[in-house]
Amino acid sequence: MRRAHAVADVRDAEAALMRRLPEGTLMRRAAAGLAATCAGLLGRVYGSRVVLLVGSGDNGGDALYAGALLARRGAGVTAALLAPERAHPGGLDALRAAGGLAVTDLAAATRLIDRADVVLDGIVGIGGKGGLRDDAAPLAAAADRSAGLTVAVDLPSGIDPDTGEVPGAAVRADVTVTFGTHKPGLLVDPGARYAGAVRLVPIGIDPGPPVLEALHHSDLAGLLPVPGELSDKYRRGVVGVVAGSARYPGAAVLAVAGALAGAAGAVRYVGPAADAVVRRFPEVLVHAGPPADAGRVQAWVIGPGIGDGSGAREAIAQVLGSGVPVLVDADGLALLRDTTVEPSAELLLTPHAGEAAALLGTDRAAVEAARLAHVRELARARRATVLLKGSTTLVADPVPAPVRVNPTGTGWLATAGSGDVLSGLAGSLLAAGLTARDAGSVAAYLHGLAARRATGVPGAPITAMDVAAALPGAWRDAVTPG
Ligand SMILES: NC(=O)C1=CN([C@@H]2O[C@H](COP(=O)(O)OP(=O)(O)OC[C@H]3O[C@@H](n4cnc5c(N)ncnc54)[C@H](O)[C@@H]3O)[C@@H](O)[C@H]2O)[C@@H](O)CC1
Ligand SMILES: [K+]
Repeated sequence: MRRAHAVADVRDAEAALMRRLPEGTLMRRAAAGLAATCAGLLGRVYGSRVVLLVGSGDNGGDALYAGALLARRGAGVTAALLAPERAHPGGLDALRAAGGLAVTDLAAATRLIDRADVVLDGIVGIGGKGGLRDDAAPLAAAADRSAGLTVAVDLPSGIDPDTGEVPGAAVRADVTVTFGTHKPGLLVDPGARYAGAVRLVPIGIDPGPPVLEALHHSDLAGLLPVPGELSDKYRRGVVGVVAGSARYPGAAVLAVAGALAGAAGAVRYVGPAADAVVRRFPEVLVHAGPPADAGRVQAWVIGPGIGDGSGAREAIAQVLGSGVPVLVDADGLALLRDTTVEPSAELLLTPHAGEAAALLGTDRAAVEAARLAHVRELARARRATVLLKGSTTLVADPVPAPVRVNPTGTGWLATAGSGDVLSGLAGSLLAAGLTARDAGSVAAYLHGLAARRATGVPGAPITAMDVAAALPGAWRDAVTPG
């Protein structure tokens, strides 16, 4: 599991450790890790051209000390000082002693950036608030244009460390070297898109419980159910799928395809698209509805393609009151706004940003810009686990717990019907007994992995059915040790 911690907890942990260590130890550890990463990226340090963008805080100090280490190995290192009178004095001395230069003329610095092999962004780190200031923005733009690599120190300057919000200009890094632990902004979009490949340099801090966590391959085996010797289809769980309509049978077929690839022992389809479902999947139990008459299930999935007719309204009221966990997606989310039925068991909502915005009474752009805040708010407001779809899918619980962020997404997943496959899959995991939080995050992980398998390298368009078809392979991948 990759974990990210709140800035306040990082600062407390750093302060606690610094009291026990000689002054400057942590910054030296950070700078050593940073310099080692740069050296690896440069290949040959001797004769390389390195530009440091240095702000007024310790983030700039890290860049200066790392620059000094590179200068000692023969790199030509120039520091562009954004706040010359406040640049880290020890770092500046170290750089100069190692033969590095410092400039304060930012136009000259921009020309150096154009020819640099590596640009180190030490403008701001966890002390940053708001977007990049006006004087720093042209340097960030120059680094973006430069053919050299941009390495962010701790995090790309301009992204909010705690939320991943990007309120203005920001540095676009190829690589981010972060210290002690991940910062939430590195894992959540839009910030995550600015971070490039993230490398963690341990500095010995213990910041306590995380606010964000990302499943890793090695976590999946422990979360995915394995049928025991005594399992039969009912013990493995039956998932009921209320999806599609006579007019839109496709959503039913896709949600069922996702559910069949999950862990449930059987899939029960309920709705008017039974013919299309059975033609494609003869193994599915079908019922015209309503859900209350369809037989026992251990979890319901409701929503994809069901529209907003009276049948759909009756169905959502019935499943919410059924006493088993319910996943609500797509059209079901719109119906949720009007229903007065209190859910009688765990509830998992799977909106995209637009659907989340409608439930919260805000607009899509606001949700996209502050995904972490909105997923938490929706989970609290609806007292439900919420899976907010997107390039960094988030899963938040209504109770205080680390938000899960999915690391396996790919842009190719933005294809019609892929959400229906995801809801079927997650519902199937709910029926198999996973909590809403685990079902949502494991489903997002496998779904992303399946899309990556289907799209291949370097990638090509895929359909939602391709994703569903790749799910068994993704599952096998995920539980294969090593
Ligand atoms: N505290 C520690 O023990 C360690 C800190 N380290 C480094 O120190 C950093 C934190 O240092 P600081 O607390 O000094 O804070 P930063 O260096 O992140 O930034 C604070 C300074 O930036 C200015 N600033 C804030 N927002 C800005 C913006 N949008 N544009 C331009 N300037 C802005 C502030 O006026 C302040 O002077 C970490 O990110 C990390 O790189 C590492 O050396 C590891 C150890
Ligand atoms: K930075």
